[in-house]
Parts: sequence; C-alpha cells; structure tokens
Amino acid sequence: MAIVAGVDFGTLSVRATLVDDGKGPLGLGTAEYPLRRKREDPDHASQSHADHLEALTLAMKRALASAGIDGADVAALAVDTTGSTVVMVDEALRPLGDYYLWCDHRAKAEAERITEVAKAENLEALRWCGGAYSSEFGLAKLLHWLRHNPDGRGRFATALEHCDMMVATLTGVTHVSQIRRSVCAMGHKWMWNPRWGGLPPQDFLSKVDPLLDGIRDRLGGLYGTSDTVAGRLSEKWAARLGLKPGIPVPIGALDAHWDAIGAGCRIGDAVNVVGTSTCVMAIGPDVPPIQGVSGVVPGSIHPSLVGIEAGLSATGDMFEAIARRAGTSIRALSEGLERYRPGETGLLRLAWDNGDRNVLSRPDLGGITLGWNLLHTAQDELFAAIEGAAFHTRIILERMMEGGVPVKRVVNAGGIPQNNPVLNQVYANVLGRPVLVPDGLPTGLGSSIFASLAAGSYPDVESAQDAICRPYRVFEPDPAARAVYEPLYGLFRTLYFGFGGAAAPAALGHVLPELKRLARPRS
Ligand SMILES: Nc1ncnc2c1ncn2[C@@H]1O[C@H](COP(=O)(O)OP(=O)(O)O)[C@@H](O)[C@H]1O
Ligand SMILES: O=C(CO)[C@@H](O)[C@@H](O)COP(=O)(O)O
Repeated sequence: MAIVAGVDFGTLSVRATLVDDGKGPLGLGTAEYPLRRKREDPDHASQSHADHLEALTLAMKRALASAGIDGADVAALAVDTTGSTVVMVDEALRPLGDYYLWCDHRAKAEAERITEVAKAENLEALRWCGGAYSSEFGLAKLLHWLRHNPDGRGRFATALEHCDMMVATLTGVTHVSQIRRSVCAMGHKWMWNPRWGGLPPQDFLSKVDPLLDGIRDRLGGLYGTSDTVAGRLSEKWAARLGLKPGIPVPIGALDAHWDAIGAGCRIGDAVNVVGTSTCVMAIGPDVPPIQGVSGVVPGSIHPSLVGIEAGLSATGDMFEAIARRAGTSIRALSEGLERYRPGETGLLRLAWDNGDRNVLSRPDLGGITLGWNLLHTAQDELFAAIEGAAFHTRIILERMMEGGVPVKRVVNAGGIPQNNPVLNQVYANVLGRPVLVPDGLPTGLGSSIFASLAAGSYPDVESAQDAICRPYRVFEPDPAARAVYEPLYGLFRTLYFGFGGAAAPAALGHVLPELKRLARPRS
C-alpha cells in the first residue's frame, strides 16, 4: 500500500488529493486560475499554461499541509484535466499562446467543415463521435488556430491536450518526439481509434483544409491508456511540488472519465459528473456508435473497456450566472431550495446557455426560460434550471439506453452533488429512479486510483476502486413527483427538439441562432 497524489484540473481550479490507497483520503489542496472570457465574443474561453502550473504548485503545497505528511512519502502522481483543452506548442513544447478551453466555441466553422467533409467521405469516425464533429473538439480548435495565426505557423510543432501537456511537463519532456498521448482525450476529442488505425486518414484531413497537410505525423507520439506509466517526475518538478523525484506518472485522461472511476463506475452504471458542465459517463465491453452521443471510445474511462461520454455544455456555470445576474452567490441563492415542489415555479428552463453538446450537438443554441410572470424570482429560475438540467440528462440517458447501453444504476458524481442535495433529489424525481451519491467524494479521487495503479498497489481498476471508493448515499424518487414530472418532461422534449431543430417540421430551429446573429456587432 502507498500514499499517492491525484491531481484534477477543473474549469476554474486544480485540486490535489492525497490518498492512503489502503485506507482513504488524507488531505486536499485547491487553487484557482483565471478563465479568460470576452463579453464581445462569448465563444472565447482561454487559460494559460503558466497559471495552471502556478496553481498546481500551490494546491500540492496545501494538500501536503492538510494531510500533514512529508511529500517524500508520496509514491505516485496522476493528472486529469478538462478537455478538449488544447495548446499549440513548438518543438520544445513551449506554448505558442493560451489554451483553447473545452468550452471555447470559436471553432464553429471549422467543426462544421470537418463534419461536412466527413459526411461526404462517409468517414467511419464521425459515427463514433455521435454524427457531428463539435467545435469543442481538438481538430476544430487546431484548424481555427492555424487559420487565425499565420505568423505562428512556422514555429508550430504540434497540438497537445491539457492532460498530455501536464504529464509531459511534470516528467521533463523537452522535445515533441517524446510525447505520450492519452487515448481517452485523443479518442473522444480527436477521432483517434485503433479501429481505423489511429487518427483519421491524412487525405481526409487535407480535404478539410490544406492547412492540415502533414498534421497526422505532427500529432504523433505514444498513445496509451491510463494504466501505462508515461514517465517519472522530474527533479525540477519534484522540487517545485515538494515531492520525490522519479515517482511514476501515468498517462493522463479527461477529468470526467476519472471522476466516473472515482465514483465507483462499473458496467451497468451511468455516472453524471455534475460540475461546471455535465458529463454523462458509462462503460461497456462492446458498445456500438450512438447518434447524438459524442463519444464511444475503447480504453477511455476504463483501460480495458469501451467508454461512453455525452453531456451538457453548461450546468454549474449556468447556476452561477443566474446568481450573478441577481447580484448574489450560488450558495446564498441555494438556501431554501428544498421548499420547492416539483414544477412549482411554472417555468421551463433549457440549459443551453453554452449551446447544446448532446444529443443535438448545436453550439449555436442559447438558454431559454419559458413561463415568466411578474412575481418570479432568481431562486425560481435556479430551481427551474436544476429541473432543466435533470430533464436534459434524461434525454441523454434515454438516447444511451436506446443505443444499447444498459443503465441499471444512476450515480451523481462531480462537485455539485456533494454540496446540493436538492439537485440530487430533483434528478431522482425526474429520472424516476434512485440516484446514488458517493458520500464525501473528494474531487480527484479517480485520479488517485490511477496513481495507485502506477504505484503498483493494485493489479486492476476494480480492486483499487474496492479499496478507495466511498460508500453511496441514496436519493429515492418521490412517487408523487412523477405526476408532475412526466407531463413536464413531455413538454421539455417538445421544446428541446423544437428549438433544437430536430423535430419535423423543424419550425423553430432557426430562432436561437438568428438571435445570436443579430446580436453580433455590425461592421
Ligand atoms: N451549491 C451549489 N449548487 C449548485 N452549483 C454549485 C454549488 N456550488 C458550486 N456550484 C457550481 O459548481 C461549479 C464547479 O463544479 P466543480 O465540480 O466543483 O468544478 P469543475 O466543474 O471545475 O470540476 C461552478 O460552476 C459553481 O458555480
Ligand atoms: O468534456 C469534458 C470531458 O470530456 C470536460 O472536461 C468538460 O466538460 C469540463 O468539465 P468540468 O465541468 O470542468 O468538470
């Protein structure tokens, strides 16, 4: 048994969790970093490598202090991050600018072009990412950068997912030829899959845009699952983090994937990782591609199973925006939420404030709240937004089940379910089934599980989960809520597919994009 460190880079902060892998969590440290957004361009969301590194140093220091242990006793370190969060680098892995964060939607035109050519070429990879390539995904972001940075192209060597850049930095990689890449990040966000020999063929990529000529080679490196050790903690980073040099660092992964493992995910479970956004995660031995579900990838969540990911592009940030607009905090606005009856507000809220990730894949949609009267409050809107996130999650879960993913248990993981019991109860009522919530789950527990595998404490994910995962608290559905939520869900579906443009006739699908177009500044 060993003490290990699990690092989890979220949207606004990094969390370092120290775990005794035979006993449980010892300490936690967090540190925030800025997210750069622009009111004049809501699609822009960026972060800097330097800010990430500074925050990691601080978070680890805080974690060691809170655990009261000597950093020299930490036997392994693992890192997960958001994604597709992409940075372009030169040959020595120096950033050529800031990261395009996962929620950056500047690459809409590039994503549409990739989807268009993929459809024309009948590219198999498109089916495995749900039938549309997203502006949240890496290839679109890379092409956007190439199109908009003609002066940087000469120094461009490759693009890296945040998890791969962190692992490369911490293990002292100084040249692109030594890069290790995460099958999880590259599989879900870059159409990498061993089924068709890795990335999509170069002639497809060149057809998308000649700026992508030769890109397949530039996205090389050793691709691996997270049970593979990527390297050893460098002297420099051991000194900075207060840890021992030479400890193993496994190949990284996307945050929600390891959060699912940390929440005890097994075959038959759907894990809703509810945080800034929501990722709905499941695993299976053999899963077909599912229309509208933006990723079915072997080895992503669990190294030897197929991982399925779908989600909502806004959740906690939508709640926070409701509180901010009302001049208050989410904590204050949440007080008294437990007094609401299902559907009491008379409001129906679509969680499209950051576009739709699944099942429509439409970043051009915007949030809707329907049913306002003159007496409604911000708290009413918050409750309706929680119900809306639950309805949207139900649409995704139903699509997954129709696609052949068995869902026997629903687990709520991520940061919000730990702090908002009302949300868990609403989810149980809307889904009409029990919702399990790991009791006292520290963010980063999943990351510790992969650190523990790298330390050699356990032979496989399941035995590490048995030792490390938390027991569940169960939220049972209230049968009386069903009478309200069933008809309300019917209305929600009508709105969702109506304004999402997928219903026939698609009479309303143009309304939200048109609102956005008219809001743009005129030249
Ligand atoms: N009590 C709460 N109820 C609802 N949302 C909350 C609450 N506390 C924090 N949030 C939201 O949770 C999000 C952060 O989620 P978390 O899972 O901690 O981080 P991340 O998504 O970065 O991994 C923020 O958008 C924040 O506004
Ligand atoms: O899309 C993924 C993972 O695939 C996430 O990184 C992204 O939704 C952001 O996650 P968080 O909401 O910060 O937990």
